[in-house]
Amino acid sequence: MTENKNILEVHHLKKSFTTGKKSFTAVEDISFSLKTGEVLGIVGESGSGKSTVAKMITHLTEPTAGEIFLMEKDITHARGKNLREIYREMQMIFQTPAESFDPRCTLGDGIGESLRNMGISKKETRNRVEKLLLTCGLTPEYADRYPHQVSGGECQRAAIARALAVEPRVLICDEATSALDVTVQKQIMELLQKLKKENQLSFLFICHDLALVQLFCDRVIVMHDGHVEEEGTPEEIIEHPKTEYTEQLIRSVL
Ligand SMILES: Nc1ncnc2c1ncn2[C@@H]1O[C@H](COP(=O)(O)OP(=O)(O)OP(=O)(O)O)[C@@H](O)[C@H]1O
Repeated sequence: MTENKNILEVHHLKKSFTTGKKSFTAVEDISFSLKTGEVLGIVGESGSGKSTVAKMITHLTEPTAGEIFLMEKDITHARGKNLREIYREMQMIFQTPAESFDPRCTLGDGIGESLRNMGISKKETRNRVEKLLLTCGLTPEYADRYPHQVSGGECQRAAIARALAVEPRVLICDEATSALDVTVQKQIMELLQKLKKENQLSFLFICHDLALVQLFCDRVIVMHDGHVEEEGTPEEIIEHPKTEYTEQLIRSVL
């Protein structure tokens, strides 16, 4: 695949939620593309619809309208076997890493789950789990620990190892470092940067921290009330915001 090809595209995504008799549109009309090897940031104030976009792309919530293309294939309504194939190409890292693991299973079981499901032997799965742990800065003995026996930062490293197990092309990070303290946040960002370089991964990076966005992202989308307010490089967005909303957003966090 060439560098500049779009690996992920969303066209006119919309999501309305109905609670009781009321309907609320969280995402009005979002279109963007993610290129191979690119880090695309999504910023915006709380409630602007960032997580809802991530959940639609990863099929955790169904879009009300619009289309999602992964490697030029329309995956909007993928189900069953097709969905499992999509999860081999695209993985998600959440804000609270413990959510990625079953509290009754070891981290090793969680990291190796998709490998076992792919028919890989127990022994080979264990080997790969240990390698993934090392890649993510944890020793192999972490495979035998339960989620409650590790720190938040260690659990997030294990969650990254779990996401990497299937060798995905796209990682969707939804506030993946927000719950961690600054030092651990820095370590996780360094890990993500290393993985990006070594594995040609593409990232959708949802984050409210503009300093991290500036450091890590090639391009940024600013979301406001369910639509794209503006799009540009981190420098363009931070140094020369085009709209008053973006200007205020930057002023409020810098
Ligand atoms: N399942 C749901 N049912 C009803 N409303 C929802 C649901 N999920 C999200 N919303 C609403 O949709 C809007 C967008 O939520 P979303 O989580 O996408 O925002 P966000 O930009 O990710 O916010 P934050 O930065 O605080 O995580 C919010 O007003 C939220 O209350």
